[in-house]
Amino acid sequence: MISVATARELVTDNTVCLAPVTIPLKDSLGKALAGDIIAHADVPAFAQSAMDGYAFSFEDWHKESALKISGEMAAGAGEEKLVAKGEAIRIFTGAPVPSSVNTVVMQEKTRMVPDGLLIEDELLIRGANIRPAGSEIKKGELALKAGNQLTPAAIGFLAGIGLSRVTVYPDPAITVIITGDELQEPGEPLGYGQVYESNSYTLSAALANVGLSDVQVVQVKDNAQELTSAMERALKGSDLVLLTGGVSVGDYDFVIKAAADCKVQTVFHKIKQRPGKPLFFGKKGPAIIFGLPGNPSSVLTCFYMYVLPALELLTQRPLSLKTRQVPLVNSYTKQHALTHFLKGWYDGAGVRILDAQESYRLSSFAQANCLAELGVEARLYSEGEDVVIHLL
Ligand SMILES: Nc1nc2c(c(=O)[nH]1)N[C@H]1C(S)=C(S)[C@@H](COP(=O)(O)OP(=O)(O)OC[C@H]3O[C@@H](n4cnc5c(N)ncnc54)[C@H](O)[C@@H]3O)O[C@H]1N2
Ligand code: MOO
Repeated sequence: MISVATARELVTDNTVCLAPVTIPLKDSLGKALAGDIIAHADVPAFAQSAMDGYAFSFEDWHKESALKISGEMAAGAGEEKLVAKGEAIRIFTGAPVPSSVNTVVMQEKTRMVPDGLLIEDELLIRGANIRPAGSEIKKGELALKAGNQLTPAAIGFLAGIGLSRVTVYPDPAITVIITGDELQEPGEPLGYGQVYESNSYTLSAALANVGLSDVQVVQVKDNAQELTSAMERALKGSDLVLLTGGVSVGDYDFVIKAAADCKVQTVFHKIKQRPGKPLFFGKKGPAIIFGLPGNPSSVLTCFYMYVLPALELLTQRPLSLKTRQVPLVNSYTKQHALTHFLKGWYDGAGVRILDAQESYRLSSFAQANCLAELGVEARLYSEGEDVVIHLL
């Protein structure tokens, strides 16, 4: 069995980013840019009025004398107007500022008199209320760096500099294979020995939570042949395959055998941890595959601790849980020489280890806001002692 640290390293060393794709900008939310974006033109493309008001040449303005209004420029005006000496032009926000003027005054700071426009703005300076051409970004400048995640602001910014398509790391195609003869759909009556199938719900929700929806869920019986064909199909059509159950040593646990039959290269099987001790990780060609131990709490813990970091590498998005070192609010006796990931409640000061830590239960996970990581050593972890928590 390997340590948690080694397992983390092996996931990192064996996962590479997906091949970039060029997609419509409007479909790019949340994705990471696969290359630098360079502005191909000045933005704004012309000197632009920032206010509704009047444009004039600052040098021609004499405080006591009125300026004659000679025309108007609205946003979208397709033609430049010449403004003569001693004249002002009516102008609106977003309109191009003719090159014969250099200052805009807000209309609230002006007054109409019989011979024209009086400007009453003591603080007005040359160039006021004009957005110079290229003041957002100049042609040839770096707009966004490779790796930048496309937020609503980033998408708006790129549209504003004229882009309609971007090259990004795509969403991975994911197949979830649920194994187990005992599983029944929620909502249906339970027969003897049956349990409700919950792992596909947990995983679909955990994936949706990080914006991933290209997910196929397949359910197979505890049957070696059926599992092998499902795995083979999944490996062909997916970047990431997640299995739940069947990864331990029972007579009906076929994941390891199916992986071997599919010529999956085993990277590791079994980690010194609880929950999720029998976790399997392998790869075949560009696809990676996790065999998540079937217990519901093992599934979700392994998802957070190993699958999310793998997804981070595949997509180049910051998906891994954030960690923090905080003191324990209650003491905890750890009896096994395994790293423990314990459901906890972090109140901003310390972490309380919750009850119901068994891997078949999700009740405490459903209320937890973090997983506390307790080192491999079996001992009493005392109140006040610092531990690492992973924030959910
Ligand atoms: N002799 C040993 N037995 C077990 C060991 C061991 O080291 N030696 N390890 C135990 C540990 S730890 C774990 S974790 C489990 C992992 O077993 P599997 O991955 O083979 O999972 P299953 O046996 O198929 O299922 C375990 C448990 O989870 C329930 N389950 C499975 N799938 C679902 C689902 N989709 N939704 C809800 N519940 C599910 C299943 O009914 C079982 O109760 O092995 C231990 N055994
Ligand atoms: O390693 Mo298991 O997930 O504790 O029941």
